[in-house]
Amino acid sequence: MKAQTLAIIGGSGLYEMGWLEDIEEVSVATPYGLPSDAILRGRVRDGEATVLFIPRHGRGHRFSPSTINYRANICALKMLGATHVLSVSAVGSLREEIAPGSLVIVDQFVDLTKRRTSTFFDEGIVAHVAFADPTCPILADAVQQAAQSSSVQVHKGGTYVCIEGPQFSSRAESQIYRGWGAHVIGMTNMPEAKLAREAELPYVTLALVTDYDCWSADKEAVSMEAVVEVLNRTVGHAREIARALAHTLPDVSTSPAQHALKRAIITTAPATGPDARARLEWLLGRRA
Ligand SMILES: CSC[C@H]1O[C@H](OP(=O)(O)O)[C@H](O)[C@@H]1O
Ligand SMILES: Nc1ncnc2[nH]cnc12
Repeated sequence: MKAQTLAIIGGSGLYEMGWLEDIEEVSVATPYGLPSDAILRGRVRDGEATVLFIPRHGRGHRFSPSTINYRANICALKMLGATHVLSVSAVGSLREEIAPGSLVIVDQFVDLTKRRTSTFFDEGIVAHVAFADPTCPILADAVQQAAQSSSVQVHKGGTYVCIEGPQFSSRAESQIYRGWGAHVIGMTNMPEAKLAREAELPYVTLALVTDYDCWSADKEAVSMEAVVEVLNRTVGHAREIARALAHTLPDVSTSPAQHALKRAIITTAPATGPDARARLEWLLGRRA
């Protein structure tokens, strides 16, 4: 098996891991501009894997969901050798049984974002990757295993609706998403998961449920105050699960992400623009 590198994308409330050792800070320039912050590269004690960490909003939470440079983040992680991606995200719950304080290992997405670049293949070269199963089931199983000793409830599987934000939803919107059968709501996993797929990176989301959004007349509507209060209580669980995962990274050679580009590129080699070829060198190498 090739060397394993776990990339952790930290969401709201998760701006450092606490357990990373032998840390170096790596600044990466990408063809898409700068990632949200310098990437921390280190190790987990007594583990073999390299661990990369990037806070998607930047340290100090400087980038809104709409202004995060998702392409630069995914590109930088791939350039640094990521083989597995764990996305950690705060979400609202759209289901009674998914209570604030619990965790969800997300396996589906509904993309309602409106103003984000969601592909590496927008100019000079066209690709259509399969996205029926947007997360890596092998990595999801490993996250579930890693969460087994956690004292919080973990729901395996769930659909994440990604809104543009930064405002939270109206009650009418929240009820519509519930009616669609979605489980949780957030603002950041799209296009992150799509880009990870295009970069052939196995990706899974560990969602920290912070609130019940605003679909219920019996419950307090989501507020930043409530989100922060719950995050302060639960982010430690995400840190511990990520640490356990770093010790037990699975073989993801059969992940749906692994050969996502194999038959996805439709542009012929002679028609591929030289600029696109150069821009995608980090991903396609000699393939383009
Ligand atoms: C702080 S509440 C709203 C904010 O939190 C979530 O971000 P992340 O997925 O990075 O944890 C949500 O999507 C919003 O961006
Ligand atoms: N209710 C909610 N809607 C959107 N993003 C969230 N992040 C945390 N709670 C959320």
